[in-house]
Amino acid sequence: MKRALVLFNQALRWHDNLLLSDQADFDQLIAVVVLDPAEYLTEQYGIRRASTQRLQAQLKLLLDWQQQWQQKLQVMHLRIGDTTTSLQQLAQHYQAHCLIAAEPTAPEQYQQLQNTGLSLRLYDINSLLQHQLRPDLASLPKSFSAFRKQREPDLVVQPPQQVQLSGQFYADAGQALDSHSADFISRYHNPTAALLNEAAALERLSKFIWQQRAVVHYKHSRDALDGDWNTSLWCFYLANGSLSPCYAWQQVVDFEQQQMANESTYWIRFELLWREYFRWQMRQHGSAWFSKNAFRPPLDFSAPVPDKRFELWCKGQTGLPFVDANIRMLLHTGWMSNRGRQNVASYLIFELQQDWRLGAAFFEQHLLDYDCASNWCNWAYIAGVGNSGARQFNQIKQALTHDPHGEFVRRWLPEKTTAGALVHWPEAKVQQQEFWLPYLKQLKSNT
Ligand SMILES: Cc1cc2nc3c(=O)[nH]c(=O)nc-3n(C[C@H](O)[C@H](O)[C@H](O)COP(=O)(O)OP(=O)(O)OC[C@H]3O[C@@H](n4cnc5c(N)ncnc54)[C@H](O)[C@@H]3O)c2cc1C
Repeated sequence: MKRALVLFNQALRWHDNLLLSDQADFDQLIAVVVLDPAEYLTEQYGIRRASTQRLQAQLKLLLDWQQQWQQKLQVMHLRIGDTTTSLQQLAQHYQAHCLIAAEPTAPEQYQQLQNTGLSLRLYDINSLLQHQLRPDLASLPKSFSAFRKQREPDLVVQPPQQVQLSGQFYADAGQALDSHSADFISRYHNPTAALLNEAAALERLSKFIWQQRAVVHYKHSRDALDGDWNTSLWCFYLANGSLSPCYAWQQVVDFEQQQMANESTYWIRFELLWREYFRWQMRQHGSAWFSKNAFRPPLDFSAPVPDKRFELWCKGQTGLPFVDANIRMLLHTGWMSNRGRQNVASYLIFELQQDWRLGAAFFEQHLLDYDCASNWCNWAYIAGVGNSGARQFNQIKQALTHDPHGEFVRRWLPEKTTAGALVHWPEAKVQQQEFWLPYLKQLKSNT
């Protein structure tokens, strides 16, 4: 009997998922998902890798996925433990020699699969550029613009695959949950945690494109700091693999063909290309991204040393209201807008003079849409340590542009009661930057 394990991590969906398909060279397939506590409960640079909120959301998602399999009278093994060991144990139990999985971008996850010693069959189901569109890593353009210009002219994204659940899936039901996993679940399962599953993903996608037609104004609303329909919020589902990027892309193209195409419908695909660019950048340079200057030699993996200013930034207590409000929103909701992320990152790196990797680790902890490539490469991009020059933002100018009446700041910092834009005025403890001065003047004259 020839058996293979099929790992569904970051492949928690029934649409466009090649992992569900028949594998001609195997008799039986064993479905499994693993939650590795080391990816959540350990620390990097003294910062826990995941907040309880993120851990609980992931656990809830995996339990929901397991339940969906049960409803189809199928067994999905859920293992809580070291990824490599859990897969090795299961492979030994079923005498399986092959592991089928979604191709990861995070070097750590790739290593975990390799360390199993099983023969790997990886499907890149979470990239737009799959199969024949797969770029050659050695000749990958350095900048996003060059990458986009090279890819866009012939970019016909692979249409989503209609895959039937293979009849080869099998498992001995008694093996579905071990006692260690059961203990962990009873400790961390929170029924009120966010459920970021495929049903929620497809509903959000459909509403954003078809019902609300928010895709039509996306280019003009995407810089908003919050709001229900200003951005897609597909990030959660793309990050955990409950939404296929090819499917999302295709839905936008369908809308363009059936209803209307404008700069906004183009722009959301443009942003999906940013995600794509970072995925391939991460694969090209691997763990070198975690060095102080990213992959620029000499590599330096020594841990960054934070000071008090980092601690205050993490709590949303820097004294700069625009930064603090964005951080408080992240702590509360597990999400921050792209504009907010750019500003708080720039402030931490350039004004507070902290190592960019501390900020990346803090975002990893809190973002419910945490994605290794999108997070670490965006941080490096702002710090100017990857392929790019530094990108410093003027927080007061940005506050005036994106929160002109101070409503966002007052929403997240209820202790700030100053009316209008003057709420953006930095507290006395904040060192005022030369390049803020014209905008501070503007703040005063607005009142
Ligand atoms: C410092 C920093 C850290 C970030 N960390 C993450 C992260 O961990 N996970 C993550 O998914 N995104 C990350 N981003 C990118 C971006 O901020 C989020 O994808 C976006 O805010 C998510 O909201 P949305 O889905 O409504 O985005 P939308 O504006 O609706 O965009 C649609 C999709 O395009 C992709 N996208 C948009 N902007 C970017 C970008 N700059 N880089 C890569 N992909 C993009 C995302 O998949 C997003 O879901 C980060 C950006 C910065 C500046």
